[in-house]
Amino acid sequence: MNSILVEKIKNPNVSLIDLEQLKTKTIYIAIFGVGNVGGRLIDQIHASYREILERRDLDLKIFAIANSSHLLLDKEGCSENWRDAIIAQKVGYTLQDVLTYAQENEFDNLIAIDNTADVEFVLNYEPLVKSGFSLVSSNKIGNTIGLDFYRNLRKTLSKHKKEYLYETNVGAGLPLVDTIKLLHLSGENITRIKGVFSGSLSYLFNRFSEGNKLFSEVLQDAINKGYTEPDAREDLCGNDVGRKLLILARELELHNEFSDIQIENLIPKQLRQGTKEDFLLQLKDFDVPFHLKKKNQKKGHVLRYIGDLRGDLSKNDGAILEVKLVSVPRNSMLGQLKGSDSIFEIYSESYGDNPIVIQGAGAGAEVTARGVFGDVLRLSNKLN
Ligand SMILES: NC(=O)C1=CN([C@@H]2O[C@H](COP(=O)(O)OP(=O)(O)OC[C@H]3O[C@@H](n4cnc5c(N)ncnc54)[C@H](OP(=O)(O)O)[C@@H]3O)[C@@H](O)[C@H]2O)C=CC1
Ligand SMILES: N[C@@H](CC=O)C(=O)O
Repeated sequence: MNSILVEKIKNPNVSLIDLEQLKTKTIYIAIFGVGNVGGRLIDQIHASYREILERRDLDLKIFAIANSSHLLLDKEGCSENWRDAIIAQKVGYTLQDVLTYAQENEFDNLIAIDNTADVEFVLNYEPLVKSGFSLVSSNKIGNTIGLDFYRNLRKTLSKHKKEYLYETNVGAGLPLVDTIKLLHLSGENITRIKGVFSGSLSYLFNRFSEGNKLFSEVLQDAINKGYTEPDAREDLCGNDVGRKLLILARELELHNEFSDIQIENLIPKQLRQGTKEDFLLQLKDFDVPFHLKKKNQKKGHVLRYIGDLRGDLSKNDGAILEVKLVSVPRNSMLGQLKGSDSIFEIYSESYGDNPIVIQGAGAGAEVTARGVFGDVLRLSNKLN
């Protein structure tokens, strides 16, 4: 119960109630990962803080900010100076430090946000939920490791009456996951989802197909713009698009594992091993093979890297998941894509041959952070 109310019940004659404060709901947020997306998210929350407080009576307090080595805690909410403040913290922390801090300060309305790309970090989801946190994630790993993890997490969420939102897992800030979820829940039979799922590879092939720039130059540009995964090989080997396909398949309650996806890996064999740093020094190895792929197309065609979920989607194990490079007419829907736009064509029984099309920026820190922020607000509205 609100502490002011408790005080009022104990001392009914004392006028303690601040009506403004009673109206306000405080949300306690812990943000893990402060790179491109996480950093922008914190800035966006700070920029909108006052307006959200005044117009929606929500007090968004970021009480914890963490990267892989430093943790910043502040029960009043970390300030706009957080970038300097976090590096001034001692190196090394554990998740328990965050859980203990939240517990000792009796925070409720807790949200933990995973803006890492870390495989290990998702192991924190269960302990977070058991300690009262709802989850928001731009990290796709939690939804794309084994089905056992996927199902157990949902059981734990349901047992503890917590939620997990991850709209940015597919299509960055585009309203894709929620649309698919609602169509499916309402009984609409989705028969195929196809398109350019990767914002970074969209940017890469849109620019490479049109201009005279070398593949390696455009790739470096996409990396510099923050469109790629922290390790760009995750995009180029097809894993990132594969994960997005799998996330959508699982929204349709299909029982697929990552190993079911047929993926065309775009990375030349000699660049597949070694460190990320080695890889970044050898981007020129992409130039000849991709020059040939571009040159050997039919006239008026362009390259696009697509994801395709099709088959008998009414059966748990009936789906075909495919990720591949294709050459399409420049004047087709896929061929006309610009910038870092993704495009998703959603085919279903009611919509027949005219799919629902969702298109827009599919990568970038600004739009992704905005999508994560949207999930935070959605959750905040549901919390007490
Ligand atoms: N960029 C985009 O357009 C989109 C990105 N996403 C997803 O957003 C996520 C973040 O991407 P992006 O911001 O570009 O990545 P960055 O590499 O810029 O940032 C990653 C952050 O995660 C931190 N981190 C890594 N491991 C841990 C850990 N175990 N605990 C706490 N923090 C950790 C890193 O800290 P440190 O610096 O100490 O290593 C860094 O602050 C990814 O999962 C990506 O797939 C989703 C949609 C679009
Ligand atoms: N690397 C991803 C970023 C968002 O998920 C992409 O290129 O789409």
